[in-house]
Amino acid sequence: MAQPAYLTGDAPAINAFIDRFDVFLFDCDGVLWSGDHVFEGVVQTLELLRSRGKKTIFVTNNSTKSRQEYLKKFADMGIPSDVEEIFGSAYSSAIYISRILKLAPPKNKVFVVGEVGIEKELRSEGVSFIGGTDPSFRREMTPEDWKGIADGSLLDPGVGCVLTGLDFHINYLKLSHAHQYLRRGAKFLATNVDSTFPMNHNFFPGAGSISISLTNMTGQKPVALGKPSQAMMDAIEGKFQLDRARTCMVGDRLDTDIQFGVQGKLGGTLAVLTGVSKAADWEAKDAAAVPAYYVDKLSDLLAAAK
Ligand SMILES: O=C(O)[C@H](O)[C@H](O)COP(=O)(O)O
Ligand SMILES: [Mg+2]
Repeated sequence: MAQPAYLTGDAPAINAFIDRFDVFLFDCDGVLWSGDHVFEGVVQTLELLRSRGKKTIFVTNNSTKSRQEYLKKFADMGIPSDVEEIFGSAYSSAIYISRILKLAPPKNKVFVVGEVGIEKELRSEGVSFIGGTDPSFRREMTPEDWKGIADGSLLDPGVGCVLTGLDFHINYLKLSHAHQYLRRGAKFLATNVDSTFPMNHNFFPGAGSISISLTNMTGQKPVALGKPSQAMMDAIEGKFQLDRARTCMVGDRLDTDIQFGVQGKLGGTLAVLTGVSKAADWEAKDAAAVPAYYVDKLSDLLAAAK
């Protein structure tokens, strides 16, 4: 496969790159920031693109925060934004469940293995759920749990779907409940299946390393609703009436961000080396996707302003 064009330090090429697109879809973790550390020059780069009339849309697989919570994070990071420009995998999943899956009583509840971001987006879509950040799940198994999970007396008969995401409070009790719901026929959905979570300039267990345990137990793979799922791309295209040829996806991960843009037949994809993927990853024969362009860091685009 053709190798990407390296733009860092090449101002004319960067200007031509920017002029090719009207809309930039930005991944967040590993592109804009690492945890709460916003990368140097990111704010200025977004300002430069916006000053040239470019639309910026933020598309994150991180389901620990709702769009409103991301709006606050953007503000705290000095990045002015609008909640309508933020597409998180929790939001994408809530829309899918409420408007496409349309769970019907008596099995219209979701068992959540994840954080408050999922809960808030499900709530805003009027989807009933249990689990998630419920403190009653943050404890050791008791003899009553072993018995009640096994015979079903502790399970909620209204659960028709298990939705997993990045869960910082994962434990044996939650996995035992989720496992039983799947054994009883609940649909298996995931906000995303990223294997690792880039944080503090290192890597931690990702959402996919939570859902993989249930896959190992059941043999079932979840329907993943974040990147690279094209359900998310279709939702974004519909909302913003995108011209895909004039849209570029910017990301740090080949098997989510870049694959999302390539499969979505966008006009281009830009990889940055401040997150998960490195050049060797797209040079490998089994690369998940190959970006059209790459830079060392997002702020390298500031060379265009000179
Ligand atoms: O494990 C995860 O959920 C992901 O690593 C993480 O949240 C990715 O977020 P993104 O890079 O899509 O902003
Ligand atoms: Mg990322």
